[in-house]
Amino acid sequence: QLSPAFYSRTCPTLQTIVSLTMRTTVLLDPRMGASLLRLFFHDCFVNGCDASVLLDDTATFTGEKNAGPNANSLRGFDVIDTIKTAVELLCPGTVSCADILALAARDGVALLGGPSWTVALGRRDATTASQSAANSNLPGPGSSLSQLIAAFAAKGLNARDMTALSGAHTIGQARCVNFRSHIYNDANVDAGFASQRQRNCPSSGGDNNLAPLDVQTANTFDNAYFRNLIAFRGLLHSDQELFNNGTQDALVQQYSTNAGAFAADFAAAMVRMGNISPLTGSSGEIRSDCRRVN
Ligand code: HEM
Ligand SMILES: [Ca+2]
Ligand SMILES: [Ca+2]
Repeated sequence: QLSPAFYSRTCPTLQTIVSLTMRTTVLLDPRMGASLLRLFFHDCFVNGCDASVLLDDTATFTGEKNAGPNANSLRGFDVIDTIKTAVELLCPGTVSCADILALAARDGVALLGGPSWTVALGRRDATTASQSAANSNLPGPGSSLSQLIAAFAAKGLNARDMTALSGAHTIGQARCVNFRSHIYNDANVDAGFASQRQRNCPSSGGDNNLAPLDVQTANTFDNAYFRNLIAFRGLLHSDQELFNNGTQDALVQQYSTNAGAFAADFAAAMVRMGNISPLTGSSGEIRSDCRRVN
C-alpha cells in the first residue's frame, strides 16, 4: 500500500527538505538523530506509524506525550515542527506528519554513520492517540528477554528484528531512573562499568542524570553496542537481557563482529517497523500542524 514514490509528483522536494533540516540539526546536536529514531519507534508501537505520538495534550484530549515511557523523555518534536513548516510552504496540505517522522528517523541514523534504507510513503495522520496503549505496548527497561520478544511479536516483529532494532541503543542517552536498578542490583554487570555509572547515578536522587546507552561511541551508529553486551556493559537491564545465556546470544556475537550484518538487518527491520498498521487511503488526515488534529 505504501510506496516510495507516493509524493514524487505532489511534493518532489520532500526528501531534500527533510535531509537538509536533519543535516543542520544533527550537526548542532548529534543526539537529535537518536531522539528522532526513538520518536519513530514510540509512534509505530502505539496504534501504528500514524503520528499519534506527536499530538499535544489539551483540556479535552489526552495524548501519548505524558505516558510513562514518553514523559520527560521524548525529544525532537520541535524538529518535526520545523520540517513540517517548510514542507507546508512548498507542498501545502500534502505530506503527513507520520511520513515526515519516518524520513527524519532514517536520515538521523544515516547522518550518525548508520545504514540508510528506502522509506515507503503514504501514511496518513491519526485523529486519535492512546496514552494507555503507550503505557502497555512499549517495553520498559526492566523487561526480561521473553517480555521483549513478546512485545515485538505483538507488533509482527520477530526476535531477530527485536535484537537488531535494540541496536538503536548504539546512539543516544538514558536517564538514571531507567538504569539505576541494573547498575546497583544486577549480577551480570561489569564491575568497573557499574562503578563508573554509579558515579553519576546515585542510589537515590539524580533521576534525570544522563548516561550514554553505548559507553564507547554514543554519537556513532555502529556495532559497538553489541560488543558492550558481550563485555557486560549494557546500560539497561533490557539491553543486557539480549546477552545473558539466552536465545539471542549467538546473534549478538554475530553483530559484534560483523558490522555489515547488523547494518543490513537493522535497515530491514526498520522497514518492517515502519509498516506497522499505517492509515492509508481516506483513513485519517493530513494534519496541518503535527501537534493537533485539524
Ligand atoms: C527493546 C526494547 C526497548 C526498550 C526496553 C527501550 C528502552 C529505552 C529507554 C528506557 C531509553 C532511555 C529513555 C530515558 O531515559 O529517557 C531508551 C532510549 C533510546 N531508545 Fe530505546 N528501548 C527499546 C527499543 C528501542 C528501539 C526498537 C529503538 C529504535 C529503533 C530505540 C531507540 C532508542 C534511542 C535512539 C534512545 C536514545 C534517545 C535519546 O537519546 O533521545 N529503542 N530506550
Ligand atoms: Ca502511533
Ligand atoms: Ca555507537
